[in-house]
Formats: sequence, structure tokens, C-alpha cells
Amino acid sequence: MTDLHPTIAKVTERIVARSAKSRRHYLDLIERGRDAGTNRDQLSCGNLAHAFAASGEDKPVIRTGAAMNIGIVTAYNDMLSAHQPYGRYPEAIKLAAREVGATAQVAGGVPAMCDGVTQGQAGMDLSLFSRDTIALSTAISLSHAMFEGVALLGICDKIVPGLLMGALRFGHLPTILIPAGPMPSGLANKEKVRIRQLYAEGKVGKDELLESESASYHGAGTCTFYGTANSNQMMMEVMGLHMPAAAFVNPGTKLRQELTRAATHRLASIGWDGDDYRPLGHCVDEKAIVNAIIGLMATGGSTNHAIHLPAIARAAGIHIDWTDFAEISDAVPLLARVYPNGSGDVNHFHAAGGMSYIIRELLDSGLLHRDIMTVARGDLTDYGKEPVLENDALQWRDVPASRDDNMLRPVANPFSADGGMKLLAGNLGRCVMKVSAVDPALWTIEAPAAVFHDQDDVLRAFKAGELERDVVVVVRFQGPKANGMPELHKLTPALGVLQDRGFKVALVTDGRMSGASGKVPAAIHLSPEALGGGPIGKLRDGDLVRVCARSGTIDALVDAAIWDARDIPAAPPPPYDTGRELFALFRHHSDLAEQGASPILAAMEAEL
Ligand SMILES: O=C(O)C(=O)C[C@H](O)[C@H](O)COP(=O)(O)O
Ligand code: SF4
Repeated sequence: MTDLHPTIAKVTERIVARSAKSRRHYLDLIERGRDAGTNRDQLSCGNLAHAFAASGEDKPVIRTGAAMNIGIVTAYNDMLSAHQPYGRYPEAIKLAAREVGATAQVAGGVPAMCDGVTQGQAGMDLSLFSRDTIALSTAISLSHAMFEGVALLGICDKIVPGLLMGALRFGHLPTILIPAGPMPSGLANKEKVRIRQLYAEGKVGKDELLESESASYHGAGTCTFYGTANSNQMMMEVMGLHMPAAAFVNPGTKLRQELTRAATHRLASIGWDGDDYRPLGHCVDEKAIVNAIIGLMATGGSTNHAIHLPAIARAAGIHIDWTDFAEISDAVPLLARVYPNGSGDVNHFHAAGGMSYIIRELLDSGLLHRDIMTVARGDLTDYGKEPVLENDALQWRDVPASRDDNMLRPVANPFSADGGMKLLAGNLGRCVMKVSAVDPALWTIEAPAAVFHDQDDVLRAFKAGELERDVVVVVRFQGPKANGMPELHKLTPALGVLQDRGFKVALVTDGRMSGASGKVPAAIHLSPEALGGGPIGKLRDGDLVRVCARSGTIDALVDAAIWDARDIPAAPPPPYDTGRELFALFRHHSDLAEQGASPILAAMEAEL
């Protein structure tokens, strides 16, 4: 067996040392939770009667308290194609629980926002804070203190991070994430983008654009691009929180159904009263978090996890930063090219060997922590195999080689020697840039700035022909404290047109991009943000800005005396419609993107 890569070992040790005090505090919390927490014995008869009043055929078993009662926290709604299949999951989980003498109840529902529906709209300003809202909703669900195990039903962008952040505060409970899988492939993503760029240039009309979009997003299941949602699924595999290789099996299939059944049976067998207790707070440790960072780099995962993973880690008493990401990125090769980093989608990725192949390759090369506590029977080795049905029985088999080396490559012959995410730092602050989808010739952009406070103003300038040149488009006051840190993904087609016309174009922002954004170099999450004095606020139209993913730098090339003398302009007024005004509390308490931009964790830690 290959020794662990020295960089992975070094970064892990550094995180363990940095987190020692907060992790100890967290482990003590879940130890107390185990002893006095959600043991039903502490509930009064009145509490219990209320809890199982409507539990029907499960009432006798729940009443005795003799078996695990699983709390289901579901993010079901019809808005997210990825979550629509969850409507039928609680009944399936209850049936599977009964098969092993356990019970299950829906403990609560959490809101789930579709970034595809809100992209470019006012609702997108609520996207990041919906994550913390989901964490609060998960805690409310589990606070009923009636459960010895937790099933989390969530897939998309902020939903998995939010569910984990909430469930980790009940980390003494064994917890499994149960996915529903990607929709079957529709119109190829590259064709979807081609029609979008034609529309941005005024060469096709709305009818053709809508036809193209609905041929791409055509049914139930997760969208097939490798964005934040599917990066979540990847992370749950390398953290061992799914049944092995459950991530990318399509909804409505017998295999998907058997994986959900197996997940429920497995959950019922890892409770504290058995001989294989696997509490969530021990599964999510420093090694599992490092595995998630490694998975992001090896697959070209979403930049949004440079924000969500620090928040998930903090909920477990673990502190990571973008230097950890950057050092791991330098050590981990890029093994997958899934759209927008390539032409195939997640269905093609899964068919080529998917996460099973990736995990086995990384494990065999000493590039993942194998010895983590997973929800499966063993360590992470189990996750290097793929699930199949043989005579209707669920089995796992080896994936000896990639079935498509245009999508999936071995460590010995990667797409690139390092991962897809770079840390950039300079007189504009610290930010990240995902380069796995960017032409290496465009990793360094030096051009005059065009400064905006709103993404719609960028599109107006584009349509007016004002950006037909080498340009660094700066969109500021997009940070969590300013307006909730929306994704600026709707700029991608216009910036892509400018790039295709031969201009050197980059985006610099204290906001976010979609995990599905790709070919335009984007320096994002710039911290500190403009609101409150971040240096991005000092930029003026025409300033020369240099963004370089090779040297890891981002600088305004302005005379130091002039730069120091500059003031930050007044911020635009906070958003006040679409319910955004209700999230002022979150804007006021949010901390840095690099820390996870989490108002609830910032406020919680302030009380420690
Ligand atoms: O992966 C992420 O981080 C996302 O947020 C993806 C968004 O859902 C996009 O908005 C959907 O992709 P488009 O259809 O190109 O708009
Ligand atoms: S992947 Fe994104 S666009 Fe697709 S359903 Fe999930 S949140 Fe919506």
C-alpha cells in the first residue's frame, strides 16, 4: 500500500493542530449529546405521546423505544429537479426501516433553493444565506430528541452543506445522506452554451433559447453539469457519508431503489446500542475534510466549496483556509474532465467509472485518507467499488480501469499535474480562481478595469459595445455583508462572447460564480469584500489590474501613494424586496468567505 502523500499528511497535521481546541470542545459537545441528548428516556410521557400520536403502524415500536427511530430531514420540493424524486422517499425509508425492526419519521423539512431558477434574479441574493437557514431548520427538526439515527435527503448547492452544518450539532447521532441521482442526459451542455451565446449576441430569439434550455433540463434528477450540486455528491463519497458510489445512479431505477433501502438498513445498524457505532461527528473529522478538498481538486469541483467546506468543517470544530486548498491543489492531479471542464456530463462520468474509479486511483496513490470512519462497513476502500444488481441483489464490484479516458484518467496520466483551484493574493486581497476549465494561455490577464456595482450594468455595457477590448470586469459590493454574495453566472455568456472575439477578459469580484461557470478566468470571493473597506472598493475605471493564476497573484497596478489616498465609494443601498430585507440579520453577522461566510457560526463562536 502506497504511503500517504507528504503534502496531504502535512496539511492534515496543520489542520489538526489549528483545530485542537475547537475540535476538543466539539467532541465534548457530542459526548454530552450521546449521554444526555436525544435519549427518549429524558422525554416526558406527554412529550412522547405527542411525538408518536400520528405514527400509525409504527406506534407500538416507537412507544417501546426498543429500536432505532430514524429522523428524516428532507429538502423535498418540486422546484429543484434534483429534489423532486424525494417526494416518495419517506415512505420508502419507513418500509425499509420496518424490514430491520426500526422505525422512521419525517423530523422536519428544510427549504431548498434552486440556483438555476434564481440565477440572475433577486432571489439569488438569498442563496448563500439559505444554507444557514437550512442548518437552523435541520437543528429544529432534530431538536425533537426522538431519534437515534438521521437520514438527510438533500443534493443541491447549499442544501447538503446546510444539512450537514445542522446535523453536526447533533453529531452523536449516526447520519447518512441519501441521494436521488442525476437526470438522464439531455441536450449536450456545449450546445446549450452555444445557443446562449448566440442569444447574447442577438442572433437567436427567446423561443429558440427556451427550446434549448428545456431540452437540457428535461426531467427529474440533478442537472448533469459538474457544478456545486454534483460536487456535493462527490464530497459525500470521499467523506464516506453515502452508501458507496450511490451519488450518480439515476432516479427511478431499481438500483437507486435498492441503494436507498440499503442506506436505511445500514443506518439502523450503526447506532450507539450496537457494536458498530458510527456517529456523524466522528465521521466528519480532519481527514474526511481533507479528503473533500482532495476530491474537489481531483475532479475540478465547484468553487462554491471554497466557502461551504470551511463552514461544514467549522460546524465540526475544524478550521481550514484557502492556503490548505491551494497546497492540496498543487499536490493532487486533475483526473476528471466533466462539463464545464470537459464535454461529457456526470452520467458519462459515472458510466466511465465515476467516483469509484477516482477514489480507488487516489487511494492506491496515497492521495486520500483511507482510514476514516465511513457509514459503510469498512473504511474508504469500500468506496472504490461500484454498485450493481446481480439477480436483483445489490453488490459492489471493482472498476479496474477508466472506460473513457477523455473523461477519466489514472494518476499516472492525469489531465493536469495539479487540481483545478488556485489561491490568488495581492493588494486586492485573497480570492480563488478555478482554472480547470480555463485555457492556460488565459491564466494571466493584465488589462484596464471596468468597475460595476451590479451585474445588470455589466450586461448593459456589453450590449452597448462598451466592453469590446481587453478588460478586467470588476463587480463589487457583491460580498455576503453587502447583498448576500450572489452568483454572477449570468455574465458567463457575454464574457464568453468577448473572449471568443479574441479579447483578454477576466472577472474580479467579491461575489461568487456558479460551479457551472467555466472558461472565463474569474477571481472570485475576493476578501475582504468592498462593504466595510475591502481594497476592491478602491478600484477605478481604467486602473490596470493583473490577475495571474500561475504566480497566484491579484494586484491593482496603481501608484502606491495614489492607491493609499483613495477612499471607498458609498455602497449601494441593501436589497429591499423578494424577502431579501428579512436577511439583514445574516448580512450584518456574516464573516469572511474564507471562513465560510456563516452568520450563524460567527455568532455561535462569539459566545464561546
Ligand atoms: O453549480 C452551481 O454552483 C450552480 O449554482 C449552478 C446553477 O444552478 C446554475 O445557474 C445552473 O446552470 P445554468 O443553467 O447555466 O444557469
Ligand atoms: S443542480 Fe442547480 S439548477 Fe439543478 S436542480 Fe440543483 S440547484 Fe437547481
